[in-house]
Amino acid sequence: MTGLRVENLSFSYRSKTALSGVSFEVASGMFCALLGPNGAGKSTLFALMTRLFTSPQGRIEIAGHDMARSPRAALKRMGVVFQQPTLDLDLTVQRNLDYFSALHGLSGRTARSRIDEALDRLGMRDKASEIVRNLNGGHRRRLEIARCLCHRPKVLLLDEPTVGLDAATRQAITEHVHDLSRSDGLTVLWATHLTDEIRDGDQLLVLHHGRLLENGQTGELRGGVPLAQHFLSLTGETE
Ligand SMILES: Nc1ncnc2c1ncn2[C@@H]1O[C@H](COP(=O)(O)OP(=O)(O)OP(=O)(O)O)[C@@H](O)[C@H]1O
Repeated sequence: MTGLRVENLSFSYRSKTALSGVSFEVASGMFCALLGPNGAGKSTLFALMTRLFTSPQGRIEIAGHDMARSPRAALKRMGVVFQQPTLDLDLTVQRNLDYFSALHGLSGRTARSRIDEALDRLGMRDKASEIVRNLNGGHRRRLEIARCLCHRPKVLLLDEPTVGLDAATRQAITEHVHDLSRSDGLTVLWATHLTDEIRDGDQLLVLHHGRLLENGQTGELRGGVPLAQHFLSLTGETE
């Protein structure tokens, strides 16, 4: 089954083309890295996939639901971590999760058990009563990931979720989301410009100047060459 399908998607900001005829599929339960330098079009693709923007051209399907025809069904099956954090810093971890769960129509015992489960998944249960402002960057990112698991999505979209984090925290969070796709069968689309966040078994999409240059299994695409070097030879850009 397909977790994610994008067909012939294009988008322009007035005269500036940001995406041009992008098509790809991600199988259910696969971790897919979207690799591209600054300005490649990653955030534009995320804005279209989350319906912040719409495009008259192309088609997006989330866990079998067409975004244009059944947006509510598609969005319901999606969890999103945007590049800019969107937590309420003055509320506790628990209150942030309560609020988000309520937005998804979850309340009472169901919400409590889903929140506890999500906090456990991200190793954050002991932080539940802390004010978010007092958390470090890594814990804030974990909270954002926990938050988007509460409504049990099938597909996770993460737009450069490790920006601004130190190397150890970056590695831990990258590992954690790989685990989530393996253990929970979540389809993951992980946008990044950092090759060390990508494993050989991951599906790799290379986006450059709004066009998809490569789509395949990372290990096969890089063919024994370090991924950073492969990326450089493909795009002429360092990560
Ligand atoms: N609001 C806008 N108006 C005009 N051009 C824009 C706008 N937003 C993005 N662009 C342009 O569209 C192209 C794709 O930008 P986008 O932000 O999607 O890339 P990105 O891969 O997410 O880059 P970054 O990693 O820097 O966020 C770039 O050339 C960018 O300058």
